[in-house]
This record gives sequence, C-alpha cells and structure tokens, in this order.
Amino acid sequence: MATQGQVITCKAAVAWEANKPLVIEDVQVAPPQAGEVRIKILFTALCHTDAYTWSGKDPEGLFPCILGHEAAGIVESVGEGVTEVQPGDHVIPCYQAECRECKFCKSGKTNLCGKVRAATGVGVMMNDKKSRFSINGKPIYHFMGTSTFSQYTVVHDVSVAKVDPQAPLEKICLLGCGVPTGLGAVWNTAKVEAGSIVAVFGLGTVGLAVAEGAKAAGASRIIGVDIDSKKYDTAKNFGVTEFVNPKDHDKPIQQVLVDLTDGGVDYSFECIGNVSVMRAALECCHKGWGTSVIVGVAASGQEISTRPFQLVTGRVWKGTAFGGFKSRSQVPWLVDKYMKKEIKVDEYITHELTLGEINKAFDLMHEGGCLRCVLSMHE
Ligand SMILES: NC(=O)c1ccc[n+]([C@@H]2O[C@H](COP(=O)([O-])OP(=O)(O)OC[C@H]3O[C@@H](n4cnc5c(N)ncnc54)[C@H](O)[C@@H]3O)[C@@H](O)[C@H]2O)c1
Ligand SMILES: N[C@@H](CCC(=O)N[C@@H](CSCO)C(=O)NCC(=O)O)C(=O)O
Ligand SMILES: [Zn+2]
Ligand SMILES: [Zn+2]
Repeated sequence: MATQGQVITCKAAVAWEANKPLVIEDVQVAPPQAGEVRIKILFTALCHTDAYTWSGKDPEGLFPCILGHEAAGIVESVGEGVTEVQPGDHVIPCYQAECRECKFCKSGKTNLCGKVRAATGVGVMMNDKKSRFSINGKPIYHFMGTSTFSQYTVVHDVSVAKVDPQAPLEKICLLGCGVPTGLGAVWNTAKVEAGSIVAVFGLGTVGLAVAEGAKAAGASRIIGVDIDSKKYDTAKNFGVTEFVNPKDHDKPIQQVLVDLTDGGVDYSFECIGNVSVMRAALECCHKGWGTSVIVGVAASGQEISTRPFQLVTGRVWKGTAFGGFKSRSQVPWLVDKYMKKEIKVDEYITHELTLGEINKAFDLMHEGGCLRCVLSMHE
C-alpha cells in the first residue's frame, strides 16, 4: 500500500485546551510500530465521556489531545508482529483492550485488561511511551488509546476488534462504546433475571441501551427516571414501561421508587454520572438483594456515599466499564447480533454531521433531542 511505512498527514480535531473549541488541524500520523495498527477512521460518534475529558474534569485528561473513542474504520497498515488484523480489515477500535494474556484477562472475573492501560492513561503508545500524532514536530496526546476524531489513528493491536465487512461502518461505530455499555451492564454486570423490576436513571444512549437489555432479559417493569419528561416517548421504544420525573415529586426519588415497587427495585442503573443520583439509585433497591450498577462517569473529586446500613441490609453496589464485555472477543459478536437485527443501533443515531462540524456536534449533545451524532470523517 502506498502509505505503508510513511507518515500520513490528515485532518483531525485537536483539543488544544480544556473547554476551548476543537480545531481541525493537519496532523502527522506516524506509521505503526511493533504491535500497533494504523486505522483509517471512516465514522465516529461522540460520547459524553469525550465531553467530560474535554471539560477538564477528567484527572487523566491531557492537552493537547485528539479525543474520540466510538468509531469504525479500515486497517491501513500494521506494525511488526501484528497477526490478527491486516490492511483492509474492517475494525472497531476498543478503548478497553483485551490482550488475553495479562492477569486481568486470564482471571475470568473482569473485562478490564492491564496490558496497555498505563500508557493509554497518559496519552502515549506503550512501545516507546511516545505519541504517534504530531503537528510540525509538536506531539499531540492520544486519548483512551483510540483518538478517533482523526482521519487516521494508531492503536495497540490488543485494542482492535475485527468485524464483519458487510456491516455498515456508519452504524456499527456505536458499538465502540455507549450501546454495549448499557446492554452489558444488564447482561454481564447485573445479570438481570426474567421478571425483575428495573430502574434506569438517565435516559440517554447508555440508559436506553440498559432498557433495551433489560427488556431482552425479560424484566417485568422497566422504570425510566429522567429530569427531562420528553425522554419518555423515545424511551418507550427501547422498553421503558413507566416513567418518573424526580421534579414532579416532593419526596426523595428513592422513596418514590420504593413506594411504587412494594419495597424497592431488583436492579437499578445510574447512567448519568451524578453522585447524588448514584446514592438514590442504590437506596431505591429492595432490601436483602437489590443491586445497583454505576455506569455514569463522575468528575474528578466527586465521591459516593450512603449509610453502610444500606449494604449491611443486603443491597449491592457495583460498577461497570464497557458493560463488562471483553472487547476483541465480543464486539464482533455484537456486530453479528446487529446484523441479525437482534439489537438496535440505528435507532440511537439522531444526527449525522462531518468532522468539520464537530463543535456543532458537541453543542447538539447538550440538547435533549440528541442521542448519538455520527461524524463522517472524509467528506
Ligand atoms: N462506564 C462506562 O463504561 C461508560 C461508557 C459510556 C458512557 N458512560 C457514561 O455514562 C453516562 C451517560 O452517558 P449518555 O451518553 O447516555 O449521556 P446523556 O447525557 O445522553 O444521558 C444522560 C441523561 O440523564 C438525564 N439526567 C441528567 N441529570 C439527571 C438527574 N439528576 N436525574 C435524572 N436524570 C438526569 C439527562 O436528561 C439525560 O437524558 C455518562 O456519564 C458517560 O460518561 C460510561
Ligand atoms: N479517566 C477517567 C475514566 C473514566 C471512566 O471510568 N471511563 C470508563 C469508560 S467511559 C466510556 O465512555 C471506563 O471504562 N473506565 C475503565 C478504564 O478507564 O479502564 C477518570 O479517571 O475519571
Ligand atoms: Zn464512551
Ligand atoms: Zn489483558
């Protein structure tokens, strides 16, 4: 291939500083080194975690950087020793790696992987602890090991899922984060059983995917909780059977839910990133067995609290990263499920823009009507 082994200059949205508009720059992308893969990103969506890091509240946030972690593309070239993908393969970059060799991967207890996490947390590649992105010699940090707001990116080979080439990349890019997170929170982390009563706090993409997962698991009631009542109409299509707006009640929301459910829900999911809501989500769980899963990402310095008595009396507090899915093994399986129409993806896409319109896309994210906005990277 003509570009193999060469530096590629392409367009990328660079976050120079926290909260300052992203700037479309000509960025130099170095060739992949051993164990690395260079990907032509065709489509990327925006996730609230990109906005979180951009806001400056992420303790791992480094600037200047290239954000983005929910994308799909085609392998352009691979570094030495890469065997599982080759140029031309259709792939989804995975911010949660899966090396299949480390203590985490071999534990059988978690989807977290330890192989490259230290490097991805400080915005560099593991080989030489340097970035593959630069602008006129000035390094630009990677983000979450993916940096998909660039027409080309370099990732570790343990962070690439090879997927069905028939699958539409402009849709399956969503399987890089939000949708699997919600589905997996229900199926892998909570393991919701048929007949369960479920409460979902926050009806954005992640919360709606929780509802979808709970419906598939056979939940008998799926109670959506959101401060925006307009969310209920859409949420019904994803399985939400009842809706509660905390603003319509004088009582604390946990009490409202306990009263509605004869003592509390079997499972609750916090899909917002608000530590007060995390407490409410735990405390609305049924005594003796109710389990609450934290999915939302809260800002640096925020802490959760509750009376220990809540746990002493049998409630369980858990969290989930990427819904507990093993990325390289299970993202292709999720793509296949989408192709068989067993899970929704298209329904979460409310807007489509281009890379050049990325700041507008971030503005849209803060509007109630936006679930996922997909950017076409080469228009
Ligand atoms: N753990 C993971 O692996 C993982 C993966 C993806 C996203 N996330 C996180 O999940 C969270 C949700 O992501 P999203 O894309 O669905 O976000 P979103 O902003 O689209 O959805 C959040 C919803 O919460 C509602 N809300 C806000 N404050 C509320 C309150 N006090 N009470 C009730 N509802 C409230 C909003 O109206 C909105 O509908 C974010 O924090 C994101 O960073 C975590
Ligand atoms: N740097 C952040 C981490 C935030 C966080 O918890 N990220 C989630 C993914 S959010 C995707 O939209 C996650 O999977 N965490 C596990 C991991 O990062 O290994 C902070 O410190 O707040
Ligand atoms: Zn995300
Ligand atoms: Zn591993």
